[in-house]
Amino acid sequence: MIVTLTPNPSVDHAMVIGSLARGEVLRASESRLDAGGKGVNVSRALAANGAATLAVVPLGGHQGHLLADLLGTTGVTHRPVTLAGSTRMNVSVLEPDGTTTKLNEPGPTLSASENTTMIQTTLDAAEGADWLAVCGSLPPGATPDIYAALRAGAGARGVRFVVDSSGASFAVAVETRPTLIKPNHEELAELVGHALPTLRDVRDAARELVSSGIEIVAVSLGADGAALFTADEAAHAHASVSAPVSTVGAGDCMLAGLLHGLTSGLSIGEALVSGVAWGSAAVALPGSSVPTPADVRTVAPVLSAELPLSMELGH
Ligand SMILES: Nc1ncnc2c1ncn2[C@@H]1O[C@H](COP(=O)(O)OP(=O)(O)OP(=O)(O)O)[C@@H](O)[C@H]1O
Ligand SMILES: O=P(O)(O)OC[C@@]1(O)O[C@H](CO)[C@@H](O)[C@@H]1O
Repeated sequence: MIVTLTPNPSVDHAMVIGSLARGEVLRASESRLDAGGKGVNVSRALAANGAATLAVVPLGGHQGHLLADLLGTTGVTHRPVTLAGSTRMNVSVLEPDGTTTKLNEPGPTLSASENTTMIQTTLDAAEGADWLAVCGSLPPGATPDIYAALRAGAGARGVRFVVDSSGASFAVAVETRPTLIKPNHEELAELVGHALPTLRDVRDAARELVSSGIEIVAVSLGADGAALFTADEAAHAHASVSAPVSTVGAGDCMLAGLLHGLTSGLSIGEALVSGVAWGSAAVALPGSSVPTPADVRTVAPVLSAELPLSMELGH
């Protein structure tokens, strides 16, 4: 069982336009609403592939009701935390060449008691789970010390702890020494404070974090695939997608595929391949759609025989 907490979930509104132009009225050719937020997406991907998952989701206002309705169509079992404030709506603008521009609202301001309820609801839900994954940004009012409380609670329950976030709160979360973190290329560079132009630089940065006490550092690398590092192992995998449609949620699907692989007894390399398969399959889908097993079968991820350390990243 993989339990997710999305401290700041969203209704994701995706629109397809011809090309983004500032100051213009742009008419969308397609539009869709999805249940969103990084942890929600992880649970959606797991549920779509038949894996046991439970999503803890703070919800408030009319958009919170809308998010609950959208969640109801995904097959994800979710446990709500009722908020006074309103759940946010995030907008994705998709262009035909696959370029995705996101406009993310800050989200509701949580009170101290709502923070406490969110933490306790999450730890209750995590009883007996294999993993607790806390994914995405923190809403106003949610202080980064929730990570220490969740890390301690997960540890006391024998539950492995995953964090996928960004910015200052991610740096605080990393200090709690999660079992696994999943930064993307830019987020890893931000964590270590310098650019990481090649896979060798990514490896060295990841090893720094592993040696500080994080068991698994998985780094998603966009079109360059993903890499995974532990104290004893390192792996890289990649899959080509001929026509990328939307990258929204690709990292969440990659994390979901990785965790599913790890809970299914796969090796580190096989679990990484599973993550890349789910992440790359997601990129071929609209909005923040998550891949089904049939979608996953359309991609052919390759595990690199050895780390392509000289690979230049982010082109
Ligand atoms: N253009 C692409 N072609 C093939 N695979 C891709 C592409 N972009 C992303 N992927 C796949 O999706 C995974 C996650 O992508 P990325 O590194 O962009 O994550 P992310 O920035 O966390 O995404 P998000 O935050 O939007 O969920 C990659 O590891 C890769 O497997
Ligand atoms: O504001 P955050 O929490 O960093 O990111 C939120 C978000 O952009 O992440 C998901 C894609 O990964 C979307 O479903 C959602 O809109």
